[in-house]
Amino acid sequence: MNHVLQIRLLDPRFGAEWPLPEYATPASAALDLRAAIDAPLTIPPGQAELVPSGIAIHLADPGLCALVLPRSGLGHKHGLVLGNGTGLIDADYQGPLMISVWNRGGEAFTMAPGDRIAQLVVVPIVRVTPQVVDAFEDSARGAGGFGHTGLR
Ligand SMILES: O=c1ccn([C@H]2C[C@H](O)[C@@H](COP(=O)(O)OP(=O)(O)OP(=O)(O)O)O2)c(=O)[nH]1
Ligand SMILES: [Mg+2]
Repeated sequence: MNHVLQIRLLDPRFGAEWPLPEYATPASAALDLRAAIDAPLTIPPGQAELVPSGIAIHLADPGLCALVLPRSGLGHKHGLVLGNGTGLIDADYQGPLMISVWNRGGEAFTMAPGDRIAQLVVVPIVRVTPQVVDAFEDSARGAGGFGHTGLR
């Protein structure tokens, strides 16, 4: 599936010093997000910083949202994940796309301007109409959860 995504470049370095937001490979699921910062930024262990991505997006279609996810290498090797777990970008959001960068690792991490620090994946959404009921029709699982099917 391919959609057009409207992007505003809020940082003039896009298209000059940095490539326009793009997929790293032809079948990549996510666009890499860059740190649109003016100087190197060091995040001490345990700290989080709100880092501008330098872009704004407007998905417009209520059947879509975008998720900000960690990059695997940074998350696994350097403990650089997201302070909000996963960033959710609503289809009607038009403001600057921000990245909450959390250093959950044991050492300070320094990012340079333009570094690719997170990734953005656009996913389909099912919006629901809540309907209050007194009871549910029986299901195979019922209320069982949190490991009730066992380990093996
Ligand atoms: O990592 C993120 C997460 C969110 N947002 C923007 C887009 C999103 O549409 C908006 C609101 O996000 P969310 O609904 O998750 O936050 P909230 O705390 O509920 O804020 P609000 O009251 O504005 O909905 O903030 C970002 O730029 N980066
Ligand atoms: Mg909200």
